[in-house]
Amino acid sequence: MTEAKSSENLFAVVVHPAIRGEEGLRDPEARLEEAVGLAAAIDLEVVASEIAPVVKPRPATLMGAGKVEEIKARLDGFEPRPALVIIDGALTPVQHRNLERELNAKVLDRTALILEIFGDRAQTAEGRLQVDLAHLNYQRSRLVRSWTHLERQRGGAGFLGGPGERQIESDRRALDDKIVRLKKKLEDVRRTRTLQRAKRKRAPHPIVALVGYTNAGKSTLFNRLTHSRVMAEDLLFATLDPTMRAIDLPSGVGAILSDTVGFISDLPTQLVAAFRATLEEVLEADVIVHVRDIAHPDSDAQRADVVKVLGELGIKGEDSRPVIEALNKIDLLDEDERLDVEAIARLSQTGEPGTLAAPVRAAISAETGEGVAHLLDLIEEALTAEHETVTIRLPSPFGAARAWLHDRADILDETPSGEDMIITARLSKKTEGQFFKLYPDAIVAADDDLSEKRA
Ligand SMILES: Nc1nc2c(ncn2[C@@H]2O[C@H](COP(=O)(O)OP(=O)(O)OP(=O)(O)O)[C@@H](O)[C@H]2O)c(=O)[nH]1
Ligand SMILES: [Mg+2]
Repeated sequence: MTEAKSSENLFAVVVHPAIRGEEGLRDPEARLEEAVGLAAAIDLEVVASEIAPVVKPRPATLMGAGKVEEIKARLDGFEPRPALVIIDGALTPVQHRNLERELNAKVLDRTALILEIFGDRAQTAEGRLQVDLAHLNYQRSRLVRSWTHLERQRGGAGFLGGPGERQIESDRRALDDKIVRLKKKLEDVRRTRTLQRAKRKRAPHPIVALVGYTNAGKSTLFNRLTHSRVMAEDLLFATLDPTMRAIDLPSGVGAILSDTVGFISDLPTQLVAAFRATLEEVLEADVIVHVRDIAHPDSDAQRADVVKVLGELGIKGEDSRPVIEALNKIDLLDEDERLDVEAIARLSQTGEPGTLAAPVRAAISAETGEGVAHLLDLIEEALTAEHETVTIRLPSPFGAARAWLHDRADILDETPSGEDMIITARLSKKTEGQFFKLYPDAIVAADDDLSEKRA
């Protein structure tokens, strides 16, 4: 087989190393299935998949020699011989290199696989730059040639066999140069986006962010709520670039809904860093809706992963932002499970705003629409709790304070009162707090201040 041909061979074998003591909450079968899904997300043809129990990780090859032999024999049994082995775990550079040599196949570990998917999906300039940067950093940390979209762009020379030392040195220098250039470009793009964000923030509409594990149903819910058709598929990481649309809440108040990239367990650190900026949009949200696939066997572990990433982004348990969990896909549950989930949801609806640790929950099916109207009510409730209408008396000169409020709040009324200005505004409690700290001369106007004026 020629080298050019080998890069077209998209047959793959997927191995999930189940390391004793590291299984955590997860079901290895579900993990294997997820890994096969990840492989399918970049159009690999998975011909076989298996769980490899690992009692004690070996520094050289992670799995035991017997297991490696077995996988090799398995590869030999296929015609054509699969060119790729996916190891659904983290490999050290040494393990990576040794496995490629011993299996005589290209090996992708979980990080590399997710990087590949992101490379395929990224649409926006920023998304592409983030992925390229993550990829380069990963490559640099390995110093083995990896089968990357960058390499494919270069013409897809054969990926088997390691490069020579001198090649590595010059590759490393080339990588460093590229990394510097990319970082600079990314900064430029980010500056533009920060400006756009600042503009959007001035819009009085509150922002509702959908977050959740990949494939939980965020885009399906987004489409239902916004009557649009963003890509929603049974595909991991179908959405990569954030999308925003306007929605109307039950009372007619407008809001902006944003669909974001899905989370996954063991999200490569390079990618968490790369997508931080994108996910930071979530931090700007007034309400966070965490969409969960409640019919998934690993639903609880997935929740823990999402909560962890949100925590890393700075949304901690005590963060005041309301969190609502949409327990999605209830149509897939049997009668008993469904009653359980509905009871859990009812118990959480205490009238108090939810938090990351103790969210308000709603049982829904984004597919059939069941429960979605109620979810909207809860979103509206959370927004109302978060925002209030205040009437403020601004003593003269009020120019700066007034401009500040116009930038950040929804101004409902302005009435001059002698030298002063009385403003009625709708704003979040946080903004309100900031305002009174900045402008201590402003006072909350007595109710009759306004009526007197108007009379
Ligand atoms: N049965 C059922 N399937 C659903 C429901 N909601 C979503 N799905 C399916 O779940 C799959 C994933 O849905 P998406 O909306 O693409 O999920 P996502 O969270 O946006 O996924 P990523 O963009 O990959 O992070 C699709 O096949 C949907 O049709 C639901 O309520 N019930
Ligand atoms: Mg999506």
